[in-house]
Amino acid sequence: MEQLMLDWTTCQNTLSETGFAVLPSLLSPDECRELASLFDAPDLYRKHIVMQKHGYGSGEYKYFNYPLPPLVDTLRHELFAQLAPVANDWNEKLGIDLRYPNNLDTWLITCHKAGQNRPTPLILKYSAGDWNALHQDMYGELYFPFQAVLFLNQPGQDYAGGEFVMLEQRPRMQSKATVLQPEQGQVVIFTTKYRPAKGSQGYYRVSMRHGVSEVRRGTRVNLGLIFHDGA
Ligand SMILES: O=C(O)CCC(=O)C(=O)O
Ligand SMILES: [Fe+2]
Repeated sequence: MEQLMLDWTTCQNTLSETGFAVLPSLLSPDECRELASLFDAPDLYRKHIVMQKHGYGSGEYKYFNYPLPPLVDTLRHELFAQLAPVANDWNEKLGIDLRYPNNLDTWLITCHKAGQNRPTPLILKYSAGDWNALHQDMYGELYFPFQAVLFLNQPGQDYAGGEFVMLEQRPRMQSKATVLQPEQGQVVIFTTKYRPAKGSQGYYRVSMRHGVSEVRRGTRVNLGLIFHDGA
């Protein structure tokens, strides 16, 4: 894994301005292939979801069990430590009292005490024709305002279509869509629920949802890192 990260100040500023940031590649192609191959590993998962059964779109995903694979656990801890200060800044701007510790383990103890004790990191697999409906990943009252998605395949080569889509719902205005097609190994950090946007009378809440456009060819496997555990 490449040294995390490069220029966190830029990343933190980008997050504050837009609600998302694309990090330069953090994982080598070998690490990506290894992570993607975990999709078929037995015993690593607590739950397997077939999306079409729930109206979530089409495709499959699996929630990891604890203990997480070491690379997944390391990434979750390191990203959390960098994101917690921005999360606290956002809560202050939005008038939310909750503050996050810098240490993921301390935050997870808070989640677990509130009954949110199921691990939420997941691996998703989409084949041609699959897609993921726009959604938010909330699993209880407690949540962390950012999450991350790691792109384990190379667009153009391994798959076509399957763009990562974000939709910002601006209060009393029409929505704004952003479409990303990151390279293998890249990580997108994005807003879980809502972000503060500056208005004439202070900050207001802009709600964000994310999803995946239809995969037209090939297979797309991604790793999702959610920093709150679920009920
Ligand atoms: O497959 C993707 O890029 C999106 C995955 C997702 O919804 C998530 O990680 O929360
Ligand atoms: Fe999601």
